Amino acid sequence: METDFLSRILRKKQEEVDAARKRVPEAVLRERAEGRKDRRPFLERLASPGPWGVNVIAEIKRASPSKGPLRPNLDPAALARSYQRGGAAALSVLTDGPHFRGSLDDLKAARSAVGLPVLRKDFMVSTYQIYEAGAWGADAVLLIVRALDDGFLRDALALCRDTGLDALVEVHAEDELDRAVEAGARLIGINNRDLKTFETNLETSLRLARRLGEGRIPVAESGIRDRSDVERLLKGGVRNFLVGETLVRASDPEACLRALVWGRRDDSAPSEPPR
Ligand SMILES: O=P(O)(O)OC[C@@H](O)[C@@H](O)c1c[nH]c2ccccc12
Repeated sequence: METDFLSRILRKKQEEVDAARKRVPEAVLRERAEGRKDRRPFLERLASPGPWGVNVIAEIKRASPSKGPLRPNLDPAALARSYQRGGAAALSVLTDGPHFRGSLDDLKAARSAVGLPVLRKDFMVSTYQIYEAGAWGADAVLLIVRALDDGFLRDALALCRDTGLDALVEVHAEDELDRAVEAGARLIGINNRDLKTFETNLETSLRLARRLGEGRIPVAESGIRDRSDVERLLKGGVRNFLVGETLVRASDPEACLRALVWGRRDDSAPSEPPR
């Protein structure tokens, strides 16, 4: 039972991919993905703590399966600009339609509006989606360990390398973390959300981050509500944070982000630090 929700999504995703293949062949996407010259460094950005010691990957998410719609009339370009002004290190854009009401058009609109690197957040089950991500302008993709077997995880990571995409490899438990590391993942997303109960617990990030070896970069994902959550995770050595709902629901996402990144809402400090 435990992977029920996820396996339902994955089945649907496979159907979606099969249908998409009929419209646009994989070879066309591959050529487009491999021909890109506008890549923005995602992993590299997160590998250094940045000017404030906190990197936030700010997420654009219209709805979630557990909460329903999160922000009426969400405008991905406008929200991306607010995130950039608020000091985001990168963007994450949900492109899953059936459960999150997102699309590749959202990704394209958000990325065109800013200069930040962009993660395609979706349920990747096929090489097709990786080429598709590249073709639509993503700089990185999410790979969920629980959703993939070791063979595909390795293949997907190799394909990302060849295509010039970074990979955020998501785990929720020790065995998944070990599999991610074994497959060669560098950027490890630690999801605080339990997909069985939808509950979040920051302890998951703290616990799994301690297990990471040299050269692996942790990203705490989900359930980060305020600056005190950020500070708690910073004490555990985590400097990268993927934040969705808190920002998407905020009446002023820019100020909300600034408060997460450097503890104050006002803009008396420049949102772009001097370099
Ligand atoms: O909205 P939150 O609790 O800040 O979470 C953001 C992000 O971590 C979450 O959207 C997420 C993490 N892993 C995923 C996999 C698929 C879809 C969504 C997700």
